[in-house]
Amino acid sequence: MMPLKSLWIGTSWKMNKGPAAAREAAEQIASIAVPSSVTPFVIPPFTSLEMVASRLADTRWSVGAQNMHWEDEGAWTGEISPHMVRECGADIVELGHSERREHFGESDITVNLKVKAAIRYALRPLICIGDSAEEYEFGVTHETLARQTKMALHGLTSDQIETVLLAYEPVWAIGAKGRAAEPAFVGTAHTRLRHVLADLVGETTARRVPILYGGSVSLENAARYTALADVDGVFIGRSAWDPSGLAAIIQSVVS
Ligand SMILES: O=C(CO)[C@H](O)COP(=O)(O)O
Repeated sequence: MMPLKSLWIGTSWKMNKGPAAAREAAEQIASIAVPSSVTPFVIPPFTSLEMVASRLADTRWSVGAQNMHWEDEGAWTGEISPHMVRECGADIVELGHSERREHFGESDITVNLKVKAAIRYALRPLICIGDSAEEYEFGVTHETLARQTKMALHGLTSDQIETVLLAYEPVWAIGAKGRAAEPAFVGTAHTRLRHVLADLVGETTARRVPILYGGSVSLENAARYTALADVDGVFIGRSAWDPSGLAAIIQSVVS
């Protein structure tokens, strides 16, 4: 029998689940039976990060922060440093989500600064990239994804790039008003992204960088994405906020 493909499966709770709800969810997550081919992760909001990381510390779950600043410390009111993220027990940091790019001025340049800071602190950057509805309509999805990827990884060595997770999340596919992307379209986008990575670090290293898909992933469509050659996992929002939904999606992609 062919070994099962290795997959990263995880969710960001976005601005949901304060400490009480997060404690309950972390308990449920700890009891999910995760197949060995799956690397699971959860990304709570900051106020629940330390508690969730501590509850899941002796499990196979990775825990991430949804953002951070690139400086080590200083006069940056309202910001969270890489050291603080690390101190809370996180091992992943999500960077460049389209909601942060759209509403909070995140740019390709600040994403690059944050990726470098994450690597300094041995945090695994989960770099979100995605085309807007206009870019999709005008047929420049690939150009956008290539630019965002190259700028996020600018100045990094091959060894550093190997530690990164990339997530392709079309902006037009995200959230309640989003429409899930066609698997064939996602497959092409991921293969082209793999070529972008190969141009930067060569084919062997490019193969080692997991490229996840996100945007209206659900129990109905998750396995259609993970079956694609260059899709190494899914990054889920709404359908996985309830841990039972997350557990069901994990089972659906391995059965
Ligand atoms: O970041 C996402 C996954 O956590 C993404 O924005 C997708 O959200 P969804 O459309 O609610 O799955």
